[in-house]
Amino acid sequence: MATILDGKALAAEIDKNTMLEVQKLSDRGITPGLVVILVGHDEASQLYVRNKERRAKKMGFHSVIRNLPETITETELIQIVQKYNTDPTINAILVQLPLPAHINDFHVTMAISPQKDADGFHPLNLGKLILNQANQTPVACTPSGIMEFFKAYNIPLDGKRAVVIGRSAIVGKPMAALLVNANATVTVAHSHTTNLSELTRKADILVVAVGIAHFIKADDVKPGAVVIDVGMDRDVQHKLVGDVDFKEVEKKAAYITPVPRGVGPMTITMLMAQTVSLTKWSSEQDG
Ligand SMILES: Nc1nc(=O)c2c([nH]1)NC[C@@H]1CN(c3ccc(C(=O)N[C@@H](CCC(=O)O)C(=O)O)cc3)C=[N+]21
Ligand SMILES: [Mg+2]
Repeated sequence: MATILDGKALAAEIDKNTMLEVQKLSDRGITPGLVVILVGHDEASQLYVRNKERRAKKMGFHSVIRNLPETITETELIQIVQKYNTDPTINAILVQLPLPAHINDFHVTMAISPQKDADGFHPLNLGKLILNQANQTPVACTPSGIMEFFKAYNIPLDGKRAVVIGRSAIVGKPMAALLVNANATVTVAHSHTTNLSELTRKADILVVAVGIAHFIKADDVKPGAVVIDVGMDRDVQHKLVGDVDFKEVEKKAAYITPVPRGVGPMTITMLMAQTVSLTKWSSEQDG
């Protein structure tokens, strides 16, 4: 039976440290400011945004939610982002992705000031990560939350074979960079990969971000592997499940993240921690 990587518990532990940092800033008269920009009315997105808002308020942040109509143009959205770039009460900007089809996600991501990039998706920040120069640089929250699991549970990465399934700018690419920077041997698999199970069966560390419920079965996993499930899928009963068949794979893996209460809570925790870091870094710049 695998050890379950408890995202909820680890998130609570890291949140405590973040709150201490918020207190230190508060003693200097500084309040971290986070704006979350949401375009349209996607139900799942609104739920995440509400969760983020609740956590931000609990942390003592200045928290702004900007709900924008589905019909907003790319130019208008970029103008709003630029307004927050120069707003001194805002330290971190998150634009909920994906955006509607008529808006180019990349154009909007590039409009966010790299110094206020809550997600670490700006090409300057992602580039620094790939070059292993990501000190005082925001990093994508889901992959950095996954790295916190490895740290907290003393899971070694050096010299290990890691397979990341998914090549998005949000999860797969930054995850691969973090693992390679930690001296793992990394393979990035995706929808065009042939003989996928042959690869996954050799993985000491398996990170799955495909968006298909129960895509990974026990047969696809090496005995004793570390299995990280980034999936947020709905099963036939509309219940939240992951990309990994948890019940089966739990019996074979050494470590596994559940869904819910695994990677999800860690993503929000890292967003909160990153907002505080961005606030600290900018206060150091200002002197
Ligand atoms: N710019 C941007 N940054 C993001 O970080 C981002 C985004 N866009 N778009 C959508 C995805 C999705 N995402 C989640 C974060 C937390 C949970 C989460 O807290 N999940 C809980 C509970 C979920 C539930 O019960 O519904 C759990 O897994 O236990 C889920 C999903 C962030 N995303
Ligand atoms: Mg789009």
